[in-house]
Amino acid sequence: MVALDYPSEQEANELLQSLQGIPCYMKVGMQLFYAAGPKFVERLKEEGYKVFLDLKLHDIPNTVKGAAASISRLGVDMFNVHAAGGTRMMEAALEGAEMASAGARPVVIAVTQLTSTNERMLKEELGIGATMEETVVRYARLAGKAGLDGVVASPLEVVRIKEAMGKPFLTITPGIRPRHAAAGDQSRVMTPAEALNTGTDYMVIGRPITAQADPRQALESIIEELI
Ligand SMILES: O=C(O)c1cc(=O)[nH]c(=O)n1[C@@H]1O[C@H](COP(=O)(O)O)[C@@H](O)[C@H]1O
Repeated sequence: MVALDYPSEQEANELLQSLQGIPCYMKVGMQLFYAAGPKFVERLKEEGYKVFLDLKLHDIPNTVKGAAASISRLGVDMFNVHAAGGTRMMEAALEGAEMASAGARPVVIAVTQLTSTNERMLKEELGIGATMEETVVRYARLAGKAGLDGVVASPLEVVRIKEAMGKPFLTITPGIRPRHAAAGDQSRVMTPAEALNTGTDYMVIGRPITAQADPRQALESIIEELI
């Protein structure tokens, strides 16, 4: 999944152009969605892309239900909520998605702990006494209980999530960094090959592709590392 983290539709279009023909999901996050809006997402779908709309819903259940319905009407393939919103909120997201989808609803997943969060922040800032792995698995269980399809986590937690939830429960993993790439604001990272070994279902990759002089070549070399 390529993270289209751009300030405008025009820049996103350039990336789409350069990656033409390579089968991958396009992830539209807050930066691009707030600039280019629902129309851009609809256009991606019309052009045949698989779309993950990453807006990380986190609000009271009624509001999330409505937002999930609006998102589902755009025809996206996947969207996410924050597991920290609780089981009832996640159930509401699913209800909204089902209500608005004539046939198959989008895949609905929950963000566990952001991949920018480290153990120190978990303890000192968020006041959580459990380890990162325990916290992520706890959220995965809540998401599973609510009926969601999977979670967003770092690749470091995939094995534990699959042990706890079973193989079909999806893991979507950002925090992917090829060996010489800068970690930037990511804390919990693995290389693409390491992440593949964990059995993760989808990798989300942004700057190691989008911030490179030749994004197509960057993506192709990641794919080569995996096959
Ligand atoms: O939900 C997400 O996609 C997400 C969750 C998370 O915990 N960490 C995370 O990095 N992401 C997103 O994944 C992408 C990672 O981008 P890069 O760090 O540039 O590879 C960004 O678009 C983030 O918004």
